[in-house]
Amino acid sequence: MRGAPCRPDVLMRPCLRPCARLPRLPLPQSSRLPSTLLSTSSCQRTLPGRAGFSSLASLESRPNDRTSSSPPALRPLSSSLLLPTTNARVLVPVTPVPTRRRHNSTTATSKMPIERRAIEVEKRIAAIPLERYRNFCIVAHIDHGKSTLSDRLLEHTGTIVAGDGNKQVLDKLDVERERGITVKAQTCTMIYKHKEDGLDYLLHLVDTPGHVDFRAEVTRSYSSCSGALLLVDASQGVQAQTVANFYLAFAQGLSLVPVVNKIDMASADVPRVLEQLETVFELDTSTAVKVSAKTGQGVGEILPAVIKKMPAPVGDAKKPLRMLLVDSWYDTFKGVVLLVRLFDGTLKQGDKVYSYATGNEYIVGEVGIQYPDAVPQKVLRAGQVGYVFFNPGMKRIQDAKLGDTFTNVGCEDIVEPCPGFEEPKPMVFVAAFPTNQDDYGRLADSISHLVLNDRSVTLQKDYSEALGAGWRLGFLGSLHCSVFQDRLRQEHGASIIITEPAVPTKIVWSTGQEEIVTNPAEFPDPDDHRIRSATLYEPFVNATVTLPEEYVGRCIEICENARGVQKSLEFFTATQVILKYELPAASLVDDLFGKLKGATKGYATLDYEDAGWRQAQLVKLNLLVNKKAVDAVARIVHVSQVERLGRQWVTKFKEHVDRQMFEVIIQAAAGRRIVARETIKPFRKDVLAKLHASDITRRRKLLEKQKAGRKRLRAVGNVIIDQSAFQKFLSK
Ligand SMILES: Nc1nc2c(ncn2[C@@H]2O[C@H](COP(=O)(O)OP(=O)(O)OP(=O)(O)O)[C@@H](O)[C@H]2O)c(=O)[nH]1
Repeated sequence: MRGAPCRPDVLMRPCLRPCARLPRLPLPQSSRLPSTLLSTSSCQRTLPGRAGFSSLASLESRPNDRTSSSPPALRPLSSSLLLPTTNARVLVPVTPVPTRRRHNSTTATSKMPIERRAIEVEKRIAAIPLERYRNFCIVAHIDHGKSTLSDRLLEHTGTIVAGDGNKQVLDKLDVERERGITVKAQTCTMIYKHKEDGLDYLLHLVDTPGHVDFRAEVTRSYSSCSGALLLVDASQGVQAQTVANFYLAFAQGLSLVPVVNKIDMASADVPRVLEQLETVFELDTSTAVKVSAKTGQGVGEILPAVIKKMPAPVGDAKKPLRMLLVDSWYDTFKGVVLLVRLFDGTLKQGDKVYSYATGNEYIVGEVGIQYPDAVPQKVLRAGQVGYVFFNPGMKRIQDAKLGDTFTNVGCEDIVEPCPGFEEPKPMVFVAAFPTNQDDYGRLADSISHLVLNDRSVTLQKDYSEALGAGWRLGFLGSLHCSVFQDRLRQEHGASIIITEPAVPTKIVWSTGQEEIVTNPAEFPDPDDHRIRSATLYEPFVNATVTLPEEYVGRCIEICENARGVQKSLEFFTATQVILKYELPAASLVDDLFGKLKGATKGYATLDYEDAGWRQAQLVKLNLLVNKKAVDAVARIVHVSQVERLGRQWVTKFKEHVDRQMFEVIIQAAAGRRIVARETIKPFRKDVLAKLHASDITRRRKLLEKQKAGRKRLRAVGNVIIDQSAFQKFLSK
């Protein structure tokens, strides 16, 4: 593994930790990557997320109890792609509304006063030398049990009280609990007394999200880790995201401990999974840990393996501060709270620190650890992961730049800043509008707060004639977009209309100049003579589908229909196939994954990485109401989709538009060509006829009612359309 390719494009921190790890893992000398998964070109190319981004599609929601061996029920997913994000900006200054982070009442010493708890923990931590620190994360395919295992590890170390109440303790957001998925990586400090030597070890555990849309959270987590537990479900075996996560961790030089989970299940097949780990990753599985995160069986063997196989972090507490900003969130009273990893030096209240990204100086107000809730400490030392907030607090979210390095004031010229993180690149773009335009200001504040906690979202102002003032938001995938919407609703009580997700288009003008269009409204009209000589490109992905052999035929058909080009078909076990396709990214937002799941009884898993731009015959599809385009609905689509989508649009829109006093014509137009049409017949009866001329009070009441109602209405092509019609039309 020594010399395995580093991934500076994913997480640029080569100087912090040697890339040579996993010494016990026998890997082929030639490729240094498992031959079963080498792509046609080079191993560097095979690494997932080649351009700092890789993606998967997976479960959008799942039932709370997911113990059954049958494949989970599914919803489609997602996509991703590379785009410049320089023009993204946050629109409004922050007003103090906290992001809602759940506080657990199950912590082991929660009945103890916080000060006593802090002192006790502090005393134990102070006695632990850096050689006895271990920072690690759990990575796995979605639903393989990362959060459940985290619960057991927290219990095992006495960080929380063992009991039935511990259900995904580190999934702190409401949306995570509701959907049963991890969205944010969460760090927790644990103190573990090793049975072998009777000594205390300081462990920092990061529970990472499994879904591809939150891959940026995973890659960021690696910056504070030197190892990872590669968790595999004993009944499902290696899945697409296991593969992707393995390569990400491998590329970061993390020491891997294979863990086979769910061994309590009747359908568990441990030998098969071990064989897969050996053949697919060429991992030495003789030391793999077999556990049931549900029952706790075997969990006691994990931490000794972590201590044995993973190296302690490298750092020097005596050197000046060198601190990396890993995550941040907003607290009403404290301002912006930063999650940091100290590489060198120490940090305590009253210290003056300097930010390399902004040049700002701050005075430390409080430092502490997540244990799993915030526990204040007097000092944080090199190797630790903890939180810090300043006094006076950091108020502007723009000042907390993830990947930023902080040092002591006066040391900025002698300390080498950490290389930081690559900006996540949005792939899916939507327009968002308040359901009620009066809420614009409040919603802008709420969005700013969420963006602080989720830096993968990009934000620009937008305006639609049909829906009013709003924003154009960029996400890493459809699930990411849908989770953001849920968080807005749950944490800020906001209600918004979101347009259909769409991928960007690249236009290369005849002059050679390139332009990337994320807003279809900005795509040139067919009358624009320049577009006729321009070349259009759409984003493509390299997709990897794993599936049981019996469904191969049907899946190939689906991929071909999605304009996919097959790259390879390999058996990675006797019955499991890895199918590789080059696919338009648009097919992913068009529910390709849902179709694959449907065709395989839910067994297919999909992983993909950006494959760059491909020339394509694209056209702008408009929805016209009485000859006037509804700007919020326009999309850039491949010519082969025009008829199907156009028909779908007009039929669906007709269902939601009320009848008017005159005829309403709904059309779908590709450029100048009308591809579908529906007509709504006018009303025939005169509603005014029922009003009694002398009844002034009734007339006034009616007028007031009409006035209030009009607020919700928008005029397009002389047709009055209720806002809820757009909402219904845009919802799937
Ligand atoms: N039978 C059994 N079920 C388990 C075990 N570990 C986890 N589960 C169940 O598997 C489901 C998924 O567990 P999670 O811990 O949420 O999985 P995850 O990997 O954190 O999921 P994401 O973070 O969304 O990727 C839950 O219903 C758990 O109860 C186990 O050892 N045995």
